[in-house]
Amino acid sequence: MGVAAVVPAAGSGLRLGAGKPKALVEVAGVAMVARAVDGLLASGVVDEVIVVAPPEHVEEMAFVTAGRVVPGGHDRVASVALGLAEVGDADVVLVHDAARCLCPSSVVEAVVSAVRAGHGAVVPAIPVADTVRRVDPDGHVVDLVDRTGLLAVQTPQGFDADVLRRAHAAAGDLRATDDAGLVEAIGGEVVTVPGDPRAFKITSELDLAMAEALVAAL
Ligand SMILES: Nc1ccn([C@@H]2O[C@H](COP(=O)(O)OP(=O)(O)OP(=O)(O)O)[C@@H](O)[C@H]2O)c(=O)n1
Ligand SMILES: C[C@](O)(CO)[C@H](O)COP(=O)(O)O
Repeated sequence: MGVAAVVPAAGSGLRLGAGKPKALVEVAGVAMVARAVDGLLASGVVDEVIVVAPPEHVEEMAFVTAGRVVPGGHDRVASVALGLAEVGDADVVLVHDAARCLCPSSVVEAVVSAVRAGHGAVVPAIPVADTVRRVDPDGHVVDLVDRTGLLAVQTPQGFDADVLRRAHAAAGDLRATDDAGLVEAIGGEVVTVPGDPRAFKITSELDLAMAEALVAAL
């Protein structure tokens, strides 16, 4: 019983282009993966953290984080599955991107509370701020997407452990962009709780600069 968190950190960070795995890139002197793990533990509602690292960087990640570190796979779904296989008897499992390393505790707590309230799959989400248009491959506008009811989904995503295991077992070749997508694919219900802008995903150099500024401002 308890809450386990799987932290996928095995990506290469091509878009950031730092010359090393993104999760090892420092934000104000602390590696993203360490910030992500510390944030989960600081919430007080997470008992165990399993970090999924690029296979050739397992030792380095184990050196910088408080979590147990295991080797990852060729994409995010594979990495989460490898982390999930290491989860013991926790009845709630969170999956949290190392790249969302400034996520506040309030979001972690809200996700765990919603799973504990009986929801099998819970995602934090925030309103979409921009107007959204669908375009064709040439960039010509096809239509205006009605923004009503559109939310941008973040992590940590929280799951009843059995639901997440069933979703991953059924995934096969399905490459959903998040774990809730795998739950939807098996017909599971996914609910949202309010996310937080600070849980943004560090993808580009500008995101990294914004993360540094945010840490300095806090
Ligand atoms: N094989 C992979 C690919 C991604 N991830 C993780 O999934 C999260 C979200 O992925 P993303 O932000 O896209 O990271 P990268 O794949 O590293 O970035 P890029 O696409 O720019 O290479 C990250 O914490 C990343 O480390 C993972 O664990 N295993
Ligand atoms: C899981 C995720 O962060 C939720 O928004 C997102 O889907 C990851 O996408 P990426 O393309 O693998 O970065």
